[in-house]
Amino acid sequence: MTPAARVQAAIEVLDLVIEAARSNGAPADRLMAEWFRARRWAGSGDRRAVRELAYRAIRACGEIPVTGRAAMVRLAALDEQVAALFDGSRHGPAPIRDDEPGAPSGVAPAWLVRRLADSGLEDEEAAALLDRAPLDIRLNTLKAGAQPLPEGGEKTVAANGWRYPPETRIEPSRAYLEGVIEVQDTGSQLTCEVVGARPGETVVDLCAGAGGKTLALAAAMENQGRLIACDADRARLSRLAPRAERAGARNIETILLDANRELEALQPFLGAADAVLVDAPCSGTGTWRRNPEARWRLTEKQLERYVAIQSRLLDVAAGLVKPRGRLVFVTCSLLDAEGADQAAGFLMRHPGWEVDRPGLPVGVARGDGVRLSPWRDGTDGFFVARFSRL
Ligand SMILES: C[S@@+](CC[C@H](N)C(=O)[O-])C[C@H]1O[C@@H](n2cnc3c(N)ncnc32)[C@H](O)[C@@H]1O
Repeated sequence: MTPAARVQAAIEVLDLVIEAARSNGAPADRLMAEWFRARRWAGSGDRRAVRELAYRAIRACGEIPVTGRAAMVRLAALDEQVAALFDGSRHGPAPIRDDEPGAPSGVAPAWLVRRLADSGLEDEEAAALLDRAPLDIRLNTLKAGAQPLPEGGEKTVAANGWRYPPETRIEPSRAYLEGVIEVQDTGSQLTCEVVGARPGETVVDLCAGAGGKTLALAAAMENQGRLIACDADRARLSRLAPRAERAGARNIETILLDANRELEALQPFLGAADAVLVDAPCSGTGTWRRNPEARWRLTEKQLERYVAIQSRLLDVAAGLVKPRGRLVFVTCSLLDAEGADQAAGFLMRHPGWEVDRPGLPVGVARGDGVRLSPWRDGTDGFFVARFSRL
């Protein structure tokens, strides 16, 4: 593909991403993979270049653009080399008209920018939500030593964390294939450390998804004790077993929950858990580095729904913890509504609990918890609070 044809291809991909963002369709990554699957003639250099252009254009537009072309025109206003490729050449985009507007720039849609500012984020901190994320891995201590770590990593502040440049391809390494390492953001690893799971304990991971954090908890428990991984999404939870197998994690039991009736399946664990992790569904404002188009999808209504489900899941979790046990609340969001306010609401509703603020090597105190951010801490954005039952 010529450089101009790559720009035109990125515009077409962006049209799909924009349409999907409007209709709650597939994520950008998947759309791009599908687009290239139908164009096998495109080489790996083309794929990389088109992806890169598309993601740069997504990051450049705060509000959802009208078209892919409007998004690329915005990028062209910031990058002369991209602008020069609007040259009308065969397979390339038509020249930019003098009166042609680019999509609005900015960090996110206006309402979200306001909410971030109200949550205490400075401008640079908000802008850094769109930086490119490095590749972080967690050394799986259940298999440590079985294979050497891929070269080029630097130790992070997480106990078993290593960081690689963003473009590193870790998947073909033997260490990855044999479950010696897991891809996991440093912030995510730290939130697992906050749970303080120990061998022999009973630990519930209430929103386990495909088990990213469950596997870290299993390693901390050295495969001893009971680790109950729950989720209301059958497809996600079903991806946990093969991952656990690869990681050598053998103390995990899975429970599929009925959303809104979670406690029905959790009766045996009422008041029985040493620790419960609530890695709650959230807006994901802390993960825009990986899914920058997610900020075009979020609406105020959806945010309200997340907030409501988070409080409900915290109440469910509280019923599972034994006296002196721990409840850890995590969201990958920097909005107070999904962080400090949620923690404060929990303490109001549950007087028999006290705050046990985690002492982390990074992050800053926010309300009753700790907040991690890409700008300050080089991690995905997270809020984490720990409560202890009296
Ligand atoms: C932030 S994700 C969890 C990510 C996962 N812990 C990890 O580390 O990979 C939130 C999860 O909550 C789940 N969820 C949503 N509603 C739920 C409910 N009512 N009960 C339990 N899980 C729920 C979603 O299916 C999703 O997998």
